[in-house]
Amino acid sequence: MEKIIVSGGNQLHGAVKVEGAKNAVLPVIAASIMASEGKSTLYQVPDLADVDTISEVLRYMNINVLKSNNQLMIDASEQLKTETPFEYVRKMRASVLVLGPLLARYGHAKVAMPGGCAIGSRPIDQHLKGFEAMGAEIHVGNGYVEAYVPEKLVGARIYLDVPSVGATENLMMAAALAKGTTIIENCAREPEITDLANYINQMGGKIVGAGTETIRIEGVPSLQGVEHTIIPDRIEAGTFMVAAAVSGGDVLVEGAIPDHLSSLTAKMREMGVRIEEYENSIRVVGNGELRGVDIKTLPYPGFPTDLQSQFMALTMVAKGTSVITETVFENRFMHVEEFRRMNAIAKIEGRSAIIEGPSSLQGAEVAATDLRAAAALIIAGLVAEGHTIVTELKHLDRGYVNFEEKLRGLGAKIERISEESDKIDQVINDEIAQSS
Ligand SMILES: CC(=O)N[C@H]1[C@@H](OP(=O)(O)OP(=O)(O)OC[C@H]2O[C@@H](n3ccc(=O)[nH]c3=O)[C@H](O)[C@@H]2O)O[C@H](CO)[C@@H](O)[C@@H]1O
Ligand SMILES: C=C(OP(=O)(O)O)C(=O)O
Repeated sequence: MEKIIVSGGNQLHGAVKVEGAKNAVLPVIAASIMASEGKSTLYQVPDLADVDTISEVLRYMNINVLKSNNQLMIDASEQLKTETPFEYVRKMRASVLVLGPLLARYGHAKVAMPGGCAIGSRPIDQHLKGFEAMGAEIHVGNGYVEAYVPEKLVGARIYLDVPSVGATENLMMAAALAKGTTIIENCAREPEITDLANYINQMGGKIVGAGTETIRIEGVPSLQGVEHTIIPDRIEAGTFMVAAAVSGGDVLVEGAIPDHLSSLTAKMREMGVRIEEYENSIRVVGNGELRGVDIKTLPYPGFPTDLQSQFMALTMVAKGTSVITETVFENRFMHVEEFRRMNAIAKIEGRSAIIEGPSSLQGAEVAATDLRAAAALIIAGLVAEGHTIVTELKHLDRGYVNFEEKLRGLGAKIERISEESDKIDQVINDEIAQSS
């Protein structure tokens, strides 16, 4: 089992480059299923386990997917299978995003039902409600959801009860090839939705309003493969911004779009962090004493739930009380117990975590409970006294490319090891020898 060992005490300095966004590339790959003619070529594709998983899903369906460096070539012009087995959905919930494209192109899709996960129950009722409104019959049973429409999906007016990112994407894709006009109201406004709409429009689709609360889609008869560059990963960028501030360092996060991170930037400035925004980069200078703040996670443009645990690490080094309220997922506080193992003063009250800072963090062996918690624990390890050992790295590898290499490039003392404790001892002893 692999582990990461972080030795606390080094400030981060230098520049780090962000990858293409995981949460943009996954729906874009799913949308490529709809290209019945031509090949799609995607650029700035992050080399992540989740990209490999969704590529496998497409290959299972008889789609040719070729990966080379940061490019993905997708050819979906053959006759496709319209089913996805459980093993793929279990690894990655975003596999449900193939439902909309398959239903739109073939009038049939069968996908394993995603279960709950470490951050909440994550139902897909809003996706299914929308497909039904477009004329699909839905059957849920034996762990699968099957959607069927005798002829073509028909455009409809759909109001989402929650502005779900996945439901907005799935329904936008289904509507792209439906007959007539679909209007999705109370939809999600995340930048990844806009990236997906731009991609579908390049393919020949007709979508307006992406990035607002109402999206209007005129269905077209077919879509073609095109070239598309994935937007930068705002969550990866935000993770490095927080890491820089926690360590008290000075880091230029290159390739980030400042507008996509305005809620994080505002909160970090409120804490006393110096942030300079440029056209395609953000400089973070963690100078002096930081003040505790309150945040509430919300759909975009509110504070992202995917930065909540990393931000919690920052509040642990700030002076005073911080209240972090999670409103997007009902159970995204599993990392609080792990932070407490590192000597953080933190408790959960209902949907809020209350952090008393500054904590004198201590290294400990901690388990990553989800993808962002993995990054958050590593960030806390940057300032903890001694060595922090982070396990369950499968979560980290779903969403971060070369995380420890990038941190090491900024001056962190961090190693990934694949063996058990003797190697850990060796890493620790080497460091002691170097520092004495
Ligand atoms: C691959 C991807 O892009 N993942 C992101 C996406 O996940 P995902 O698309 O799964 O998240 P949603 O926006 O759908 O979920 C938001 C909330 O809506 C609820 N809900 C959702 C759908 C539904 O049919 N019914 C329902 O009740 C969920 O349980 C959750 O409480 O957006 C989340 C919220 O920003 C991010 O944390 C994830 O990183
Ligand atoms: C929760 C996340 O992703 P997913 O929806 O793929 O689980 C995330 O990126 O933090």
